[in-house]
Amino acid sequence: MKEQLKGLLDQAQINLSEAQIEQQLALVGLLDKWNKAYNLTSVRNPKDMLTRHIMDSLAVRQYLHGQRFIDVGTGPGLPGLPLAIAEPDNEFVLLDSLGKRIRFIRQVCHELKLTNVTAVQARVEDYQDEKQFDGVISRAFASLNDMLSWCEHLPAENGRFYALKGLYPQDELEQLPEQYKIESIEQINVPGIDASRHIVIISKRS
Ligand SMILES: C[S@@+](CC[C@H](N)C(=O)[O-])C[C@H]1O[C@@H](n2cnc3c(N)ncnc32)[C@H](O)[C@@H]1O
Repeated sequence: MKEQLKGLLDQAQINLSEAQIEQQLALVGLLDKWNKAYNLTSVRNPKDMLTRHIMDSLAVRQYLHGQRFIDVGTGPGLPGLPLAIAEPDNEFVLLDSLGKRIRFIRQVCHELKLTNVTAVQARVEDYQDEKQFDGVISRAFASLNDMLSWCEHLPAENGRFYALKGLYPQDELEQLPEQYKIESIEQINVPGIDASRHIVIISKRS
């Protein structure tokens, strides 16, 4: 699996240290182990987890600006955990309403000694943090409209929303509330994934 991951990272031109590669592989091992009891992901095969979870999450990395991020509806820590491993100097809050997913993330942080992750069990609409975020990230969480309305209190003044989507979300973009503007929409190529992937980056109009 290590050689496969290294090949995928090379194709995507993503640089990780040897220790970070080991941590990503350990994350896949823990996902596989806990999946049996906790039903964390419908992806059952560890090799598919490399592409559909690790590589898909890391594809966001090059677009992030800032130091402090929240991954809302993170599930078992996706994309937040692969990003936190790749960016140890940045801070990540990983939030989900389901306790078993948050317990899994805490176990991963303990086993991989990740000190830049805080796992929070809450509904995002109710969550208050004393510091605001440079970025609000989500994958497979909600429509753009719902994400913006549930998370509007979270970003700092110049903060951004990063929504990972499959197909180009034309309908959702047409319904974007006026106070928001699209910074960019990028098509992402994730090695090993054939399906269409996009990242939508949104900010609040000043
Ligand atoms: C389809 S899963 C996606 C998980 C992960 N982001 C991924 O890409 O694999 C959506 C997650 O959002 C969480 N969720 C849904 N509504 C939420 C809310 N209002 N606040 C916090 N988490 C929520 C669910 O518990 C679930 O874990």
